[in-house]
Amino acid sequence: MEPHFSSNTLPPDHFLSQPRPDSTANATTLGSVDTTTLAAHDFDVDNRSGFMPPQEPLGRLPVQWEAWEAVLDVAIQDRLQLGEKVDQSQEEKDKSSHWRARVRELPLLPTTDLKSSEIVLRRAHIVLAWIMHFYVHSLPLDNDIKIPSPITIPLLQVSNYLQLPPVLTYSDDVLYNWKSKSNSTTMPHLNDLQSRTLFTGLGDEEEFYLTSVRIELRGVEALSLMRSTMDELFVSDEIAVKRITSYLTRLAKVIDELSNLLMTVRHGCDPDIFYNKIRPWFKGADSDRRPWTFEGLDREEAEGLEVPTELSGPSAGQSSLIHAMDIFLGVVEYSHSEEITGSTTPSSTSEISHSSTRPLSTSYSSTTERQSFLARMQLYMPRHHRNFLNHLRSTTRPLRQFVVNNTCADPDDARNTALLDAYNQAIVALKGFRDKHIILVSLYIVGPARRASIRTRDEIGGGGEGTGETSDLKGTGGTNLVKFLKDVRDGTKGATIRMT
Ligand code: HEM
Repeated sequence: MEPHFSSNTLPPDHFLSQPRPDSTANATTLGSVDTTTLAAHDFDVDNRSGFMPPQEPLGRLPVQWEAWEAVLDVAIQDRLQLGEKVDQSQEEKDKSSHWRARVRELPLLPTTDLKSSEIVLRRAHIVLAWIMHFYVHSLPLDNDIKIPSPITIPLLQVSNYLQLPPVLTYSDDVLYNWKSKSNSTTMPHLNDLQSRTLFTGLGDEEEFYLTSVRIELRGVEALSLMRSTMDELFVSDEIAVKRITSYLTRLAKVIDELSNLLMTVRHGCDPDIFYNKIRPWFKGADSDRRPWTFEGLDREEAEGLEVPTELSGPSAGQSSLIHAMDIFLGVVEYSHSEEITGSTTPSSTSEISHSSTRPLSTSYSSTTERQSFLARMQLYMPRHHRNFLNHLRSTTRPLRQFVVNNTCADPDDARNTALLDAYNQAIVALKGFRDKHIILVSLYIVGPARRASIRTRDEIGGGGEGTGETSDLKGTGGTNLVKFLKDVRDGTKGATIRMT
């Protein structure tokens, strides 16, 4: 989808005009030093592809790290099954346990050379995090979860370099997990995209990721409108009022289109397949009943490395696009206020244990109980995108204040009324996105969970656990999801401005 505003109107020092890190690198150019990540305005947001990279993400690590790629290939080719699958054949069980033995026997590969390239580091995070999720979730249910040191140590090192948590994130399964079907070298058309790595090999899983990809790409126009609005806010004259009104009217339409795109997931992703076969692979430590133990933390190579005390699985709640709109519209204080944490656990530290005696890190979650969902999810976003959100948040000319000031200054002026209407329309559109999102969550999680619970009740002969009750369902981000999503939706609605 083409953005509405041409990049050649941007000043050269504008953050969207900055070169992307490592844009010319490929697997063989590991020696190139990625200096752009040091640039103050580099938010890794592209004016053609937004939070997605405009070139196909690196598909394979350089040969030094081939052992990781090879082990991931085998997991995919062997179609490893979930450990919780009850009707696994002996052959499936054997394949799974041989694969895990192979992971345990991997050499401990050094990671220092990965640091010379951002895109190689990204690929390393993807490969190691996918291996870890295959490993953890293919384990039989009566096994303890112990992540072997050849995965623990490099994953922690790479995560440390990237300032990401050592777990699969939205960037690993959506933003950097695509390739062109036609081998196009430029940003491919929407219909030319496919996902690179899947847990199940099912089209349903691919459709789930590609729905987010489509939203990210359609969202490029929203980013352009936000940028143009912010430029006008600096001018703040009468023409600016008219232009901002027009941008906000268009933004509301783009958000409506994002809502429609959201619903297209139903065309290729079956809810029961999603719930029973795909979603369990995403689970992070904070929604797993068994604690995750990271082995090897007492080794010399692990010196200085820490495991965060909270590890959530990947969630589109980590999409910077949606939260950028919240922040830009000044809705975030309502939709993601500190009271709306989504947190269900009194202490997430009980979820992860360690084989060394080193104390737990406090860097990620000593304060997570009090943090909003957005603040927690930001830790799972690529660091440049996190900085982009901070940049939006720190603007000295917030849009909402501008709308309020103008309306209060002269409420009878038709231009100000139009501005207020356009602003409210954009918020109503965002609330509409969340309405549709709640419909999907009912369809893809609440419904299948209820059916699974009723099946359990029937199997155990009435009463007991399977009551069909779903009020305590958790999201992959560890949230008490139904209440949380409704709170966020109602908070969004509450941000509309009414003049009395
Ligand atoms: C079948 C499709 C989807 C399902 C089942 C689903 C499920 C969920 C769940 C359970 C949460 C609660 C937070 C958590 O614990 O993870 C959540 C949050 C969220 N999801 Fe989705 N999601 C879907 C698709 C999407 C897509 C395509 C997007 C946009 C790219 C999206 C954006 C969000 C956002 C922004 C949140 C944070 C809450 C908010 O700000 O409204 N979701 N999702």
